[in-house]
Amino acid sequence: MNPVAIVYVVAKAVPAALQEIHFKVFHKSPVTMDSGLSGRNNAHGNNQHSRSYSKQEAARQQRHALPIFSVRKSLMEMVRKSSTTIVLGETGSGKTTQMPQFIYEAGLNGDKMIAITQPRRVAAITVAKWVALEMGTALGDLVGYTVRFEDMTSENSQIRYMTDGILCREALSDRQLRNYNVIILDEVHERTVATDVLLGVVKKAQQLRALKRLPPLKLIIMSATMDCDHFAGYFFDCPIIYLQGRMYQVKVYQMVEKISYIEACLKTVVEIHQSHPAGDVLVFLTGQEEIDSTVNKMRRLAKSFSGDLPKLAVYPMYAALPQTQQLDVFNPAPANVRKVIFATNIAETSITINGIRYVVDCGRSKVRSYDPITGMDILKVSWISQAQAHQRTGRAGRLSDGICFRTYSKGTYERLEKMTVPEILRCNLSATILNLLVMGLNYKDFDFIDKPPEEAIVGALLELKALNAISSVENPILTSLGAKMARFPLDPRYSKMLLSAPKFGCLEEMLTIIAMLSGENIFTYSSAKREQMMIAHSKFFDKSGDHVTLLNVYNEFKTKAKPKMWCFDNFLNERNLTHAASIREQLSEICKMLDIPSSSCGKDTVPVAKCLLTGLFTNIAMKQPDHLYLTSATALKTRIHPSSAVSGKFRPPVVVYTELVSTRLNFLRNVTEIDPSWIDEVVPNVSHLYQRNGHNENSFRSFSTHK
Ligand SMILES: Nc1ncnc2c1ncn2[C@@H]1O[C@H](COP(=O)(O)OP(=O)(O)OP(=O)(O)O)[C@@H](O)[C@H]1O
Repeated sequence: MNPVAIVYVVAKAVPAALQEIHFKVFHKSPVTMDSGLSGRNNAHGNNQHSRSYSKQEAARQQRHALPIFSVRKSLMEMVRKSSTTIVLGETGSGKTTQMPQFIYEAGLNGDKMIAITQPRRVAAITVAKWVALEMGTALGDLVGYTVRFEDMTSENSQIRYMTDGILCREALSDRQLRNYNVIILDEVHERTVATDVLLGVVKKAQQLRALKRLPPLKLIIMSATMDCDHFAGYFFDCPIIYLQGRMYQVKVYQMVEKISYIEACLKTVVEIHQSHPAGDVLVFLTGQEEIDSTVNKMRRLAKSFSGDLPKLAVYPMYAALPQTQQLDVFNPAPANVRKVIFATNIAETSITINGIRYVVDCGRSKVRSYDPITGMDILKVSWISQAQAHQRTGRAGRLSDGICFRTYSKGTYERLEKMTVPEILRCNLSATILNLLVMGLNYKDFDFIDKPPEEAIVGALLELKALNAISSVENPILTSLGAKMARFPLDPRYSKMLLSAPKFGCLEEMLTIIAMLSGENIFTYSSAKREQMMIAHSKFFDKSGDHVTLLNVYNEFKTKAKPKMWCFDNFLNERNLTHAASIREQLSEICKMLDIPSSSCGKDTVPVAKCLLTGLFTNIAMKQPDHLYLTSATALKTRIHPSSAVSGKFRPPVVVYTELVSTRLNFLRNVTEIDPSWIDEVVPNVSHLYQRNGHNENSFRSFSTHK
């Protein structure tokens, strides 16, 4: 590969290290800057082992050098004065790590924990670890994190990093969020559905607490790239604090020539490695398959480099990787090794990866959007927003000066949307509406910062009615079944299956299947050892389909004394299986609390298939003479995913599927064979309630099977 074949122009140089920070306050008169906050001291600081002391000391010194540190007093004065504050600050200025510490040190949280939400698990975990180090406390003591199915906090905890989804769930049992006096919503520009719901929930909690004369709830809304006026307007014209200043300079280069973005990324990494000083590289690509194949190409290329160059250590990073592997990339590279990480947008916000000096941004990401008319999840590679491009740039320049190479032109950058389209405008809303109903809030009255489209709301209401979670679509009232469904941190269709399991005598099996579907993929893929991998996976295949296949893997996994080795030999992901076991335990606890009796159907797979139908009755597809599958509710032509236990020659006539995903083709993922006569038996009154796209109301019964 020719390293000089790629041409970039300098787009802009972000101002060099600012010793001084500009601190602008809108809507209020400017605040004088000051430093030297007196307040609480960390009583936990002295009990560390001496080995970690120097690391901790370095972290503390780094903290003092952050732009935000010198204005902490003025910042806290502003926060003290207003019930809601918006903080807009450059990436790396110290918002995520410092704001909760300042609040704690100033005592603004009283005797309650400070909640700080993140859109992604990996950010919540890694930032909590770093802040624990800065504060000289063990993780889970003064500082901890809570993500779905994992709580690393204790009764000592004062600062809790958490995913936005976790705080949403807390609001289900306490609308006033009385566990907290201060809540920080971080990275709000990502506009995940949970963040958007949280915005309405925390605003309501503030109002409820004022009405009941409870201690006020302080809110801080933060990002480096948000539409401040929109957010400020939503919070009654609250003040906006603009923190200008960053520790290090990041130069941005835009590519001039037009080549495919994957090729451009590879060439850029080669160029960096051959002609730029030491420093690790973070490359943003779009998805798992693309990353895996690019990692392989990069590893092959690395073998051809001259022996004088440092070695390259190449890592993938995406959500489906086991958490330990995701966290691996945070470790510093050994001396004379350059780390190159190929990541999805999982690495886009909040995180600091040790050693990253160069960012390569392909300008695209894979976006999942839900079509309420067809009920299909569409996964499409799309251009990112300018806000995302800015966040990606911000992953460099955190521990030293950096460079960001954008593999697209300046003109393309200028044509990108300014902000990311909120997820709530493009996702399935049934879990959201169910949760709002549990909080006693009707979607009609809910104060969405941006209201979702009507057809998405109607689609969700139809689904909830069909699941018997609400009384009617026109005037939705939560049924007792619906209230039970919301007790599980699951898609309502999955909770419905668990709640239906006693009827079919298969609760133990369904607990396993739902746990396996709720975690990350338990199968690992190896393009290099494809045949070996397929033989290993096929040992678990069940002729009924993928759900019982998952059950087989889990059951065998649980019998192994040395699961790590066994997983490795069988191309299975040990971390994800262990995680599934922990999810299963937690779901089982909820079942016990709801007095759902245990039951097992043993080797009989029919009860499992029938139970799947109670939640997935809209997801039925029938084989056509051309071997494609026609979906019942939407008449879409699809195919069973090639990784399925029943793909190829085992294709059954009629299947129930868990997911319909459109990439280049429409694929059914996780399918199980059913007998169409079971539909009337299991869900007799459902088809007339569920007509998407005006499709034939008797579509379930209109099957004729093709063997
Ligand atoms: N895990 C870590 N390892 C080393 N340094 C870290 C780590 N986490 C944070 N830092 C340091 O703290 C600085 C501030 O990080 P912080 O996440 O608070 O910034 P931020 O303003 O919230 O940025 P962003 O908007 O990108 O989330 C980083 O630039 C880095 O110097």
